[in-house]
Amino acid sequence: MGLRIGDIELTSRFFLGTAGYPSPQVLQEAIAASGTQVVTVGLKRQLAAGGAPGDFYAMIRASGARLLPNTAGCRTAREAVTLARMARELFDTRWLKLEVVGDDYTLQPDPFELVDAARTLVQDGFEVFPYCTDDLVTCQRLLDVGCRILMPWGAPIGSGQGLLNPTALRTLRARLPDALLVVDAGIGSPQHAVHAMELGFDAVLVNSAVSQSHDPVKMARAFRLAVESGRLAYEAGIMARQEMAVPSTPVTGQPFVL
Ligand SMILES: CC(=O)[C@@H](O)[C@H](O)COP(=O)(O)O
Repeated sequence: MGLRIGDIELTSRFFLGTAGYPSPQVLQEAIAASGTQVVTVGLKRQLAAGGAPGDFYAMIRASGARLLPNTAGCRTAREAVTLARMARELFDTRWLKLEVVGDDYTLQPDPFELVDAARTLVQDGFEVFPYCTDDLVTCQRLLDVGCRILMPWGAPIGSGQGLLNPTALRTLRARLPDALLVVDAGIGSPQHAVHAMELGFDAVLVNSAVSQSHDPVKMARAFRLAVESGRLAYEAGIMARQEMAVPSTPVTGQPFVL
């Protein structure tokens, strides 16, 4: 049931975003209720908010979760690399969620800048978690430059639309069996998280659906259960769909099939 990233073993497969909560107290309680061991924080936003990353870091440390700084708001590889190096100094971690947005309307990642930045940061010793689309070739290029974990979108950030292209996500899982794959962005409700986990994704990252709910603490718990449930179902092996009815209680034959 565990998830290994490098030499880190995680028991939770639910990564949580920290933006947009009603208060630090609610965020803290949501982290606890989610059972998450990985929380992401936008460094640009932290700095813009008056820059007290030390306080924020202390709060995360107290929760026991690992910090995954992200480069949300970056538009070029150069900008993202600069911010990543700042994040490493400030938060004392090699982990980085790499975001380089290419389109302001959809917040779609720019695949060219993303691969460029990922190459530089991997060479620099970072464990890069790139936020990408579900495009197979882009994902392959990210693996080629040394990423071990990929974070394809389910839908545009903050849209809550769920998994818009399950076929593409299924293809990623089938074609990249050794990569760690995390569905990131666009998940709107726990059923979307179950869907992602049942497809065999290794984890999900959710922010808006938790922080924007009426009760983020309760919603964090709902997602925790959903992620666990989807993973269990995947590991158990989901039955093949049948075109026609198949009697579940045959009138002849043995009571057990094995
Ligand atoms: C917080 C963060 O990293 C977001 O950029 C992330 O992609 C989450 O997206 P949602 O808010 O749609 O869950």
